[in-house]
Amino acid sequence: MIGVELCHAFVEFPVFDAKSRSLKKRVLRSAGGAIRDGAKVPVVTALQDLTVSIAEGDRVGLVGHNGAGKSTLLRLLAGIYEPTRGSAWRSGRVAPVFDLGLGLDPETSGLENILVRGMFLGMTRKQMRARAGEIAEFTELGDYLRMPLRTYSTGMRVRLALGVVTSIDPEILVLDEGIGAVDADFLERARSRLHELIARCGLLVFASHTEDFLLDLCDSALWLESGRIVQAGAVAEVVGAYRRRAVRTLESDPRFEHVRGEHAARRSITASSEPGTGRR
Ligand SMILES: Nc1ncnc2c1ncn2[C@@H]1O[C@H](COP(=O)(O)OP(=O)(O)OP(=O)(O)O)[C@@H](O)[C@H]1O
Repeated sequence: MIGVELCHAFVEFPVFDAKSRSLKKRVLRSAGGAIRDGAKVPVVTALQDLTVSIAEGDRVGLVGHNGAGKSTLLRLLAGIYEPTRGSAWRSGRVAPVFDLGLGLDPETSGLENILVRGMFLGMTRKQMRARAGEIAEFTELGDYLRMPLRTYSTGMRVRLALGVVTSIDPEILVLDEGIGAVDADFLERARSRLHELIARCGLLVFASHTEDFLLDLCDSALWLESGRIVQAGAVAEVVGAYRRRAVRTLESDPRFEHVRGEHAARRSITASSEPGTGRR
């Protein structure tokens, strides 16, 4: 059985180099997590008391502003972090995709990198050998695949990495938003591979700031704020509520005054350039 469960799980980071009072305050101001009061060493509580159960077939999106705890939760679910309090249970082979290019070696060829990156994501060398031809075709890198990776452009590396990532057979697929940062044209080509990957994985947890992606790839979602879940449910419902809250914050928070000014200026430019709506 494939699944992941958290029971009253916390993830806390002691910040050992933030000893001085002023530095403690700075940490307190900048972090999205909470700082434990009275501790000798400041402790950032990135996740607080989370109880979550994700079962086979689930496709879960994570939303929340910067520092809300999405990446920490992905790492906890993947087993990269253990809870500092509470417990975590998982069953299934995890493929954590936090950074598309992670583990690529600039000195070896594209073909060798295909094998190694795939093994890094839990595949065997034999499985990757069997898939190398199909991946090579998808990347359209031709003879370049025999050249060292350091001779590739950024876009060529992304093609290679995306080709490998979308070829694996994960039981638990943990995706960070990096995948959404890929060049739009190529991503459009990769979209069907991405759908196939998600269809054959046991369960998916995907953190993203891109609404479109979340709606496309996920069925349900969790909204995190300061390391806690504020809403869980169907993806459209949670993403919609999160967007409405973000718009309200933008409209009322004095810190976003400049953004409102820019929006107003843009609106008046659009209005005056539209036929019939400009000045008479
Ligand atoms: N290694 C660490 N040491 C100390 N604090 C950390 C560490 N990793 C994360 N944090 C803190 O934990 C909180 C949650 O961070 P996390 O990276 O999970 O947020 P996020 O929702 O993924 O943010 P973003 O959308 O910006 O990627 C933040 O306050 C962050 O400063």
